[in-house]
Amino acid sequence: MEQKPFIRVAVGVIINPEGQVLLAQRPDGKPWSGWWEFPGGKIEEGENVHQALARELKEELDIEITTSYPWVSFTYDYPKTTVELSFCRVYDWKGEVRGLEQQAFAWTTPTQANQLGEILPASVEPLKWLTLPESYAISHFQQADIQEMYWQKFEQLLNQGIKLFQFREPNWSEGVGHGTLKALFEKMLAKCHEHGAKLIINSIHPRAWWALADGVQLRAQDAVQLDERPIDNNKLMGVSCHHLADILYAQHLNADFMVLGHVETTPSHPDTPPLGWETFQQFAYEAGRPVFAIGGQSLTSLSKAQEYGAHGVAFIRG
Ligand SMILES: Nc1nc2c([nH]c(=O)n2[C@H]2C[C@H](O)[C@@H](COP(=O)(O)OP(=O)(O)OP(=O)(O)O)O2)c(=O)[nH]1
Ligand SMILES: [Mg+2]
Repeated sequence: MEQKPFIRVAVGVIINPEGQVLLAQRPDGKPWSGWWEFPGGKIEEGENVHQALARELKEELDIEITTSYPWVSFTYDYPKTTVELSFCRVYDWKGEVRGLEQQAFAWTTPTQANQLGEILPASVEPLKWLTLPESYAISHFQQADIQEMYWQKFEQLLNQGIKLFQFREPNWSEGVGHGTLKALFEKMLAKCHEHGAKLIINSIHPRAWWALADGVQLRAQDAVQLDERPIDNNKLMGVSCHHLADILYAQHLNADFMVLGHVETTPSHPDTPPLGWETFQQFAYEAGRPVFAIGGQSLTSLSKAQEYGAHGVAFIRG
C-alpha cells in the first residue's frame, strides 16, 4: 500500500491586543483553496518550528516575528496527507500585515471565526481551545470555620477578571460530600455565573454534583477508572496529570485540557520532586491540546509558562 505523505507544518496563532486572531483564506491553486486557516506552512529541511514560522509569516504576510510561543501540537489525518501541526502563539511582530499571496485575511474572535467561511478541519478545535481562559484558579476554602478568607480572595480574583475556577476542597472538615460543602459550591457557582466565569468541579466531590458545574476536573486516579468522557461535550473536562501515562489516558478520554505538574516546588506537595520546566515542555508537547502548568504558578508566571508550551497557569495560592 502506498504511504501518505507526512508533512510537518508551523502554524501561527497571531493574537492582537484586542484578543482577535488572524485567519487567512487559502489562495487559488493550492489544495483546500478558499478554506480559512491560520497563517503558516511547511517546515523545510533544517528548520525548527519557530524558524519555519518566521519565514512563512514573512512570505505570506510580510511581517517579522522574533518570538513565538509553542502552544499545541498534534497530528491530523487528511485523506491524502498526514500533517503534524505545531501551533505557536505570536503576540508581537514588526510591519503591517499584507496578503502577499493575493489571499484574503481577517482579524476575528475565535468564536466568530466560523462566520468567515469554512475552516480547515484540523484548525476547528484549536479555535475552540483559544476561548479557554489562561488563568485557572483553584478554590481553597479549606474548612467551614475559615471559609470567609477564601471568599474574599475569590471575589478579588473575579474582579481581576479571572474567568475559570475549580472547586476543590479535599480537606473540608465534614467531608467532601457534605451538604455544607454543596451549599458553598452552589453559592460559588452562582457568583461565577454572575461574572461570566466558569466553575469546574474536582472529581473528588460526588459525581451527582458534576452535572451542576460547568465541567469536571478529573484527578488522574479517577480518570483511569473511566472508560469514556463522563460529562456532556458542551461542558469542559480537564484531567490532572503528573506522568506521561496520565496524559495518554486523558487523550483517550478526549479531555479538553490537562493540568500538568507540579512544575515547581509547592507547599501542597512538599514530598514529591517537581517536574521542572524541561520535562513539563516535553510532556505538554505530547498532550495535543491545551495544558495548564501547576505548581508554584501565579498570574505573574504566565509568560514563563507559555515559553515552555503551557496554554496557561493553574494555581491554588497564586
Ligand atoms: N497554514 C496552515 N496549515 C494548516 C492549518 N490547518 C491545517 O490542517 N493545515 C494543513 C493544510 C496543509 O496540508 C498544510 C499546510 O501546507 P501549505 O500548503 O499551506 O504549506 P505552505 O504554506 O508551505 O504552502 P506551499 O508553499 O507548499 O504551497 O497544513 C492551518 O490552520 N494553517
Ligand atoms: Mg501556508
